[in-house]
Amino acid sequence: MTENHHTPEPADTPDFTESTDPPAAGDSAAGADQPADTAHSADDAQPAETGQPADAVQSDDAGQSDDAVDAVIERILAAEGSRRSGPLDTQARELQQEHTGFTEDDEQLDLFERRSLRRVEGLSTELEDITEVEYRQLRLERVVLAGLWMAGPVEEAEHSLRELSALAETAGSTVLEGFIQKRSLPDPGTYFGSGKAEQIRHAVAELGADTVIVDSELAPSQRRALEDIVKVKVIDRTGLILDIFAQHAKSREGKAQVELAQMEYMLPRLRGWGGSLSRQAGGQVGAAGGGIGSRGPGETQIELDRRRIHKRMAKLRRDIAAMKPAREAKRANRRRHAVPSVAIAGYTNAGKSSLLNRLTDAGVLVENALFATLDPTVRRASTPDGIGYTLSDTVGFVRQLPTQLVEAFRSTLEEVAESDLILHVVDASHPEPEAQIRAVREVLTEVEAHLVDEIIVLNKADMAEDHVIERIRRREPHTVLVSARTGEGIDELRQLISSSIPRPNVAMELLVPYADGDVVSRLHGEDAEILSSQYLAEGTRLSVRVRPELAAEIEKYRVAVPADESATRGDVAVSDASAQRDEERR
Ligand SMILES: Nc1nc2c(ncn2[C@@H]2O[C@H](COP(=O)(O)OP(=O)(O)OP(=O)(O)O)[C@@H](O)[C@H]2O)c(=O)[nH]1
Ligand SMILES: [Mg+2]
Repeated sequence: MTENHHTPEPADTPDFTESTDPPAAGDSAAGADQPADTAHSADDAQPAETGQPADAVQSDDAGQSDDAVDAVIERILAAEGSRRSGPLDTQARELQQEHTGFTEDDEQLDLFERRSLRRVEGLSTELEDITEVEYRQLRLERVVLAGLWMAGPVEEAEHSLRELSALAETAGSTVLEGFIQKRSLPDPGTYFGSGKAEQIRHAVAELGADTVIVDSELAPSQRRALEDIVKVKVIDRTGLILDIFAQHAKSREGKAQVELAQMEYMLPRLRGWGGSLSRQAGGQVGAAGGGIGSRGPGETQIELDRRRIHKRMAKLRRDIAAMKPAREAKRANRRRHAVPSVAIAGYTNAGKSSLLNRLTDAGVLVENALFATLDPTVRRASTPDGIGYTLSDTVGFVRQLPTQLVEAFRSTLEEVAESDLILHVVDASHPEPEAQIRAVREVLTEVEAHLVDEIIVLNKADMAEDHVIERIRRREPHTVLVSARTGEGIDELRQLISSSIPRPNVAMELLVPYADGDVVSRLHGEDAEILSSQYLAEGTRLSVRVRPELAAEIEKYRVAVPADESATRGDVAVSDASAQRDEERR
């Protein structure tokens, strides 16, 4: 936020009670590092007790090497850990209890029963280099959720928190509790305001949580200030979603895209680390007098980290750009053959992959988990009357999809923008499908896919309530009700796709000699529509509609349309009009 430099600040005054001044709360995380009082400087001297990391740092000289950097991170993390569990913490907590004993509880809604969900440890957030430092922290295990309810009905805030809970579980954590706080605007310093932050701190201590996840994107300074109060790591919705993506990305491109997004997210947050580095150093000098403090990391380190991150990001961008041509070549190929493309888009967990499996035999992973699909899958499908098209499954969207992700996935999402038709899958059994539709459209607009024809596919008909379906149908003219699970409505959807994709539009009358039978079988293939066929002595007489490319190839079989026939049919005229429409769409 502010442009302060992070030189060591050993004598930083704790700025604790009710401070909402953003620069103070944010930039002097050191002050908040020792919230209760100066007693905490002794607490800060504890890290040495935790052993190796401090030694590790000492052993590597003013190091610019990766090892040195890693060691520093280790030290910070160790210090954070010890601060959390240090004996003085308890003391501070008791003080806090007195302090917050009288805070207004009425607005704070206890959302979830305390509950124990699956616990998955050892997430894939192990780091290889400093550039992922933020993510080393994301070993989410026992988490407390917290969100603000700023406007609208409380149910909306609750749904958002429930979704956050599902996201947290997807990331492998055990959700212990969720809080919503009513507040018209976020507190610039601590997001919740320090009184509420204290309450969260109590819950964290009581439940033995190791992470607080905030249902929004926090400013770097807010995150730090909050962390200093609640005494455990704090991550925001964006960080959580990025973590899930990092766990799920499989393809080389997907991985590169996620990594790029993570770095974009991290870059402005590096200052925090720089800050703690400096302050750590300061604390050490004052308290333990060790050699660590005298090394004075800080600006140099931040600059070094930043340079490395920039370099890495540039490389990722190049890599992603280099992967694009392969995909573009495939797409160009499809376009050349005029194969219509249909994209499945929608909110995460709406049933996109299930629908793809229903419409083709894709066998794509279906999971009751958020962001099960990250890598786009393209499959061939055909309409009931045999017109071929491609059907692609895409990454699911979510409320507040991190902009860093939209950016990083732009090249993938552009394919949706270039498709002929979007099947916008909606989970009609969800309590708030309209909010999901809105969230999806926001992302579609961001990638300029909002101009593509869209069918709202109301999925999970087997579980949906009639009045919800009716409500959506009143607003959305172009809907179809299906259940990817039971197959209900799928035939109707196939028909709808069939009439919505660009059809072969050149009408031709052909006479194909029997010797050229392969031409006839080709016409029976997926890119032509056969209106009639007749076996004559000279060969097969066909009345067809084909795509322009094929029309050029089979021109030589074309025969004149008898006058009486052409008067009654009007194919050519119609096809010209539709050809023109198709041209315009491209
Ligand atoms: N009851 C019911 N459940 C469904 C239906 N379609 C999908 N599901 C379930 O919904 C969950 C999510 O399905 P997916 O197909 O993985 O959803 P997705 O949209 O691809 O999700 P992501 O890839 O994670 O964004 C799974 O548990 C499916 O079994 C349906 O028609 N009815
Ligand atoms: Mg999926």
